[in-house]
This record gives sequence, structure tokens and C-alpha cells, in this order.
Amino acid sequence: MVHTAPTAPVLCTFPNDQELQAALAHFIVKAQKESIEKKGRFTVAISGGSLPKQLAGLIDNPAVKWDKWQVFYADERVVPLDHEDSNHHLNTRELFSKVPIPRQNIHTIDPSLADDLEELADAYEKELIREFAMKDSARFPIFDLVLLGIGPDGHTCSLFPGHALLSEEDRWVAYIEDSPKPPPRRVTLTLPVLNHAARIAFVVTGESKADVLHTILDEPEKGLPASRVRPVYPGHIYWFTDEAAAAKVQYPRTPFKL
Ligand SMILES: O=C(O)[C@H](O)[C@@H](O)[C@H](O)[C@H](O)COP(=O)(O)O
Repeated sequence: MVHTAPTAPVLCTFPNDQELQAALAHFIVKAQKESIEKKGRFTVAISGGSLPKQLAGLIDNPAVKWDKWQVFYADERVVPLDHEDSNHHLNTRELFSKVPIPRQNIHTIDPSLADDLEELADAYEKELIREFAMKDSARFPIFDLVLLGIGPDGHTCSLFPGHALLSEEDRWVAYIEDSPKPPPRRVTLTLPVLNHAARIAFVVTGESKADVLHTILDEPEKGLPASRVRPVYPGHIYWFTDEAAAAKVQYPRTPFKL
């Protein structure tokens, strides 16, 4: 029998940021090891918001093999790469400038194409095709790890509630010109790409996320974008949260095991 049903989310809750960050770093290093053993590289998609700060446990961590990482942005705001709103700028400030990752292993959008978002999204998709399709001949890229946050409205990446992009079935990278969260012009990985990943880790902290995390995990039938992230078998999905964010969640917690 072929198993295709998504695996159930694993919810791990931590008393403080320090413990969350240590566990997240362990989790990432383990994923990195498995990926490098299998394929000689580690493909990661990373988003913006508060996430990059939570990756502090990777800094000065000798277990991280930065030269094997290939990093893409799960979503990116269409602004210059050194702009305050750029997810690349944010990740560079919080993480990449502090670790020895080769610049060519970080795949950014091409802001010179900003006048034509279709062209910019196509170019980013081609960059993904160069990294994945030619090596794995896959219908969708299979990221070893996707690191995501959520907004208080249940969005993730630049996939917003009720937006037409949630129905995208073919494209790997899509664009949006009417993001309800500024800035309005963005590109984002699509749901099928997220749902083909080997591992997804959501990182969610703070009281302001308590209501939405309850809806996402306890009422997935409401269909918020983050609830629709359910990687197909054999992919796995993990939620790393603090107590404040998980305060209203009924969904069972799993103790974090190294
Ligand atoms: O570019 C973006 O807007 C982000 O990638 C976005 O999807 C973010 O991850 C969430 O909005 C959570 O943001 P916070 O962690 O700051 O709440």
C-alpha cells in the first residue's frame, strides 16, 4: 500500500527562548547530518519576521557545515537586498553575517527585475530548478528543511488567508502585489512546494500568537494558510513554540527528544 497521507504535526513547547533556540539548533543539525549523508548537501528555505533571531543556536556552533547549505527564501519582499524590509537583509544581519556561509550558497531574488514581478518570480523559480530539478528530477523541489513563522492572521510565507495564491497547484514560486502585511509586493514559495518538503519547522513565540496557534492546530478545518502546510508522506512537520504561544492549544505536546 502506498502511504500518502500527511503525517501529524509534532508540537514541542519550551519554557523560554533560550531552551527553544537550543532545541531548534539540535533539530537543524540532525536534519543537516541526515541530508549531507544522503545527498552531500543541505537545502533550506527560510522566512523572515522573528525567525532569524531564533536561529542563534547555529552561531558559533561547530556542528554546522555551512559550506553544505543551499539557502533559499521561503518568501521575500520585493525591495533592494540591503533594504530594511528585505528578508535577505534581516537574515544577513541576524545570522549569515555571523557565520562562515559562502555567499553563493544564499539564493536571493534579483531585485533588478522588480518592475515585472512575473519575471522576477520566474527567475527565482529557475534558480530553484537549477538547484533541485537537475539533481533530483522532481516535480516539486524537496527541501530538506523549511523554517517558517506565522502571522496573527494565520499567514505563513506570503500566503495570506483567503488569497487566490492558496489554490496554486503548479508553480514553485508565485508573486503577490496586494499583501495585506506591508510591503505589498512579494514573492513566495507555493503550498505544493512547502508540502513536498522533507521537514517543516514552524517557530512561534509570544502571547500575540496564542489565539491563532489554537485555531491552526485545533481547528485545521478552518483552513488558515498555516494549517494547510501538511507535508505529504514521508515529510514531517514540527512546531517549536514557547508557553505563551501555546497557552490556548489543546493539541497534544510531545516532549522534545534529541
Ligand atoms: O516576510 C514575511 O513577512 C515573513 O516571512 C512572514 O511570513 C513571517 O514569517 C510571519 O509574518 C511571522 O512574522 P513574526 O515572526 O515577525 O511574527
